[in-house]
Amino acid sequence: MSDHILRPLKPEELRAAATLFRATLHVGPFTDEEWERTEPVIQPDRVFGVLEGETLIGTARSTDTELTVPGGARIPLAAVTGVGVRADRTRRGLLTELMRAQFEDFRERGVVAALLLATETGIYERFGYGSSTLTRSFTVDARNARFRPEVPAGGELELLDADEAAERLPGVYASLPPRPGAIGRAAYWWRQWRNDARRSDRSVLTVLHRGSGSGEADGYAVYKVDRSSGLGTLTVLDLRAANAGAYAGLWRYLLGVDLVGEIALHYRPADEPLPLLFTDPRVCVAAPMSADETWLRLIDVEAALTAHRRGPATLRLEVADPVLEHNSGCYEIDQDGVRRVDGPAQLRLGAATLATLYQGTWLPSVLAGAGRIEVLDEAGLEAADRLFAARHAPWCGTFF
Ligand SMILES: CC(=O)SCCNC(=O)CCNC(=O)[C@H](O)C(C)(C)COP(=O)(O)OP(=O)(O)OC[C@H]1O[C@@H](n2cnc3c(N)ncnc32)[C@H](O)[C@@H]1OP(=O)(O)O
Repeated sequence: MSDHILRPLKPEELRAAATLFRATLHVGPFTDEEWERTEPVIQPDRVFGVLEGETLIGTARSTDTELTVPGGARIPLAAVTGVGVRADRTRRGLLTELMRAQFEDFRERGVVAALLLATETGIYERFGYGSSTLTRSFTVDARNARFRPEVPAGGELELLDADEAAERLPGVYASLPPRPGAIGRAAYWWRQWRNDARRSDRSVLTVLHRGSGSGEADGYAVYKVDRSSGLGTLTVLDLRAANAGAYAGLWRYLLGVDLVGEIALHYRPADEPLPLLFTDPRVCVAAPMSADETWLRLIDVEAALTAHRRGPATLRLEVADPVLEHNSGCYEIDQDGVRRVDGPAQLRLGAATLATLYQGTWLPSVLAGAGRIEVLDEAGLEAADRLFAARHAPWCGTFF
């Protein structure tokens, strides 16, 4: 390709990078007012650019955060976004260079994994990202939903506007019990949240739940209601609950909101327990599962496997990772830890497939059934199922 350089961008170049990214998504440039709001949501030292002379032709950025992995440990994570190459410079290897530069930077800084939401599913697997979590959408018939008698009553509720919510939700979110697939929401993310909530043409409301015993905030729902006439649709934008009381209390509130005929919720976990609250589970209609939510890249396979909950099983797993060669090799995994060994391997797989099974969305035996894992010893597949089976469907639920 023609002369170009790839380097971290300076603070004064961030607007050009964010503008280029928008253009690759067919969105026009920022007004000054929009940029004033957008600049604080970008972590300035995590933006790469490709320049031809003075002109930016490609970019990718990330935010430092954490990923909760099965077992509850949190690993250092780069949340990757803002990836774009100018339309007249695509398919010349610029994304490939940007991905490699990011990986090198992540590795140097001890980042264990990278995560992204893909615009198209065909882009990232070649770089070792694997589809890692799934989501589902639901619709609830608000007029006919009746709670089962054993569903908890819930605690106290408090309605917050966008500014109050932006102050209080970060603490509540951070205090929630660990859920595999969840990411930390950095200050940058909450600034974007406040921008979006304020800009929304419908008023975005937040209801906070407090446990009846402790009085501590233990859950919240963020929602908006669209109603032109008659009964409207309440859309749940975010809902998190630390326990069954908070979950039920929030749903009792949402189903009690006046002038609402239907409740819609999107990008929810595959094991959302909502239908289980109702005497007639058919009042809650689930849409088909999404093909993907997040894509995961294990930058340091040994550290990632070590952080993962390990059950009473022993497995020797051979990983092939041509993009990040330091990960290639055979790992012995058991309750005591993870070691590099010479073999013989029981299972063989690529880095993207390892990322796909890592959080537990798919069992190794299911991936093997699809030809994604080479089985050299059947006992290894049983051990892998025991090691990687998930208690909860992993779920991110955070748009970034
Ligand atoms: C996390 C996020 O930010 S998601 C947002 C991603 N950005 C967008 O969707 C914006 C619009 N698209 C773009 O800006 C660009 O087309 C990009 C960033 C997707 C790809 O950039 P390019 O510089 O063209 O990619 P590059 O030339 O390095 O391609 C590498 C390989 O990926 C393939 N590839 C690139 N884009 C796509 C795609 N959209 N679908 C399938 N394959 C693709 C190329 O064909 C190439 O394959 P090869 O190695 O077999 O030859």
